[in-house]
Amino acid sequence: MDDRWGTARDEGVGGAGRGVAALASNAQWRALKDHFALVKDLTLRALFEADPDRGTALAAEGAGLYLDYSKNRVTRETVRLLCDLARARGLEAWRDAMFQGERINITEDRSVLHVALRAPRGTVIKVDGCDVVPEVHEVLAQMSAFADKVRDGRWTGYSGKRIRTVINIGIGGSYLGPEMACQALRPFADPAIAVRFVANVDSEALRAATADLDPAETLFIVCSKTFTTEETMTNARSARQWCVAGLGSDAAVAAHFVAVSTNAAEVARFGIDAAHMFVFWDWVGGRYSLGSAVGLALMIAIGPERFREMLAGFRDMDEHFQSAPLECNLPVLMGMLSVWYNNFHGMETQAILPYAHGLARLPAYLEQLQMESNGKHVDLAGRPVTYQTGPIVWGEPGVDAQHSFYQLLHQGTKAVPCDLIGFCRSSADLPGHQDLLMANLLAQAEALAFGRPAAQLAEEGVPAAQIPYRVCEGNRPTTIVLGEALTPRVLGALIALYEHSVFTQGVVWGIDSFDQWGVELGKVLARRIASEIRGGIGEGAHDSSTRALIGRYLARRTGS
Ligand SMILES: O=P(O)(O)OC[C@H]1O[C@H](O)[C@H](O)[C@@H](O)[C@@H]1O
Repeated sequence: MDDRWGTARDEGVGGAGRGVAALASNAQWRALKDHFALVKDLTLRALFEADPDRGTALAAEGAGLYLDYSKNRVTRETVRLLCDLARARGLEAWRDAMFQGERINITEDRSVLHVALRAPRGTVIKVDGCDVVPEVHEVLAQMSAFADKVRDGRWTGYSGKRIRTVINIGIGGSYLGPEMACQALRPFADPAIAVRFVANVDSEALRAATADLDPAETLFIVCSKTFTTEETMTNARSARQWCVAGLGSDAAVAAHFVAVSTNAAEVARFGIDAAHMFVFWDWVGGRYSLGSAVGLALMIAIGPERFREMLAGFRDMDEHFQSAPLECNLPVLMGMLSVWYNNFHGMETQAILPYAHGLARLPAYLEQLQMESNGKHVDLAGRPVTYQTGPIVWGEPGVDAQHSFYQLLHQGTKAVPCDLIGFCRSSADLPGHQDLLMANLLAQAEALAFGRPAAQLAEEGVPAAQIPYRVCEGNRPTTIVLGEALTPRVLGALIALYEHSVFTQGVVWGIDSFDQWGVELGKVLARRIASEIRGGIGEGAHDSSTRALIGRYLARRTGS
């Protein structure tokens, strides 16, 4: 570990072509700066006029997804230069190192192998000389057997009743992926089993999830990589009390609780039998863990076969990422467009706008994936970065969002690059709905790009006095991701698209996209304050604001 830090500081982080030389001194970076000065004022309207084919030329296809990036403020030359930068930063070498199981998570000294979760049997991926792929398939088989039992009623609760509701207790990466995917793939789910999620430690979350349930028919999955996350363990203990109180015996726990974790010792301490534990490994980051046992709730909902289809979709994109030339490589293009807006245009945020009800939670999922991965302030060598890293990611599903915040997208003073995600077919097409949904996606992209200039408004007979208020300047960049339908396979490909886009950006910025030290401080302080709330604040502890707030809370918390 110490060696790695030393190496990182002195000469860049291991391996040919994988240095972390300062970005500012990179020739390709400087070439992009010069290029930016030439193209920054070109509007999308002008770009389309100058290059009438760009609508199909600036597009790429892979793993069942079509990416139209023509409505971005780039020329063909920009794309070439961005790919040159990716190459110069060693993207291909870093990518290969990840797929080969090298310890590219430098600060935690770990391999980064979510890609092994979807590797076909027979692939060899070694960590410390040991092939991890057979173990991945063992756990998948264990999950499949268990999911089948729950689905067909062979797994019964303590009193012999079949399970009607599965509650996943977990937070962050142990929740956002399965929750998002369960909603996305609801049309494929068994309607006889409901899957719910409890993440927040606010008791209302657990109360609401269990209020209408019979413990005899409820199965809890306690899902936590570390099995020490305070919120999850607090919810798990309360769920256990609810179960034991409802079923009248501690012995009920065995039939109603299973665990997903990397920490067998803590799982045993909680009282869950090793036979009811589904493992994953420290080389799977929480936010990259949907394809691991963390996806158990999803597998119970949609069945093992569809879960494997989703993994196949992930794999489709992994293969595309590994083999397609950078200039037509979807995650690379997407990642480099982010770099372009973030670092050259100075656009600080990025919106995710899925035009699919099933993807309502995709923005939340991608907020963690992107911001926890790339919200970093030092590079791999520990030097403070002198450039922006991860953008602020946010969003909501379209069409809903059109009626809330799109006003700012169209006429606000901030330009926000938007990803619009849509599908050619819907799983539940009431007459006309899908056409209207897609018409909106296409119309928004057009409106954002080309706006409504004053001359057009005048031609349309809008009174002169009103024209300034009505003008939409356009020139707002959008990237469109189009899939055939929201199937398990397409969902897998879509998630992997973003995973590898995040990776691409992290490589360019020379940061560790796989640690999350920043989350620690808040956790430590929360633990301390929780113990002070129980036992009193020590003399001189905290700043005056925190002290006053704790005092006010203590005085009022009982409601008397
Ligand atoms: O799965 P767990 O160990 O309970 O961790 C749950 C979450 O905890 C932290 O907040 C981390 O920042 C997340 O990356 C992680 O996904």
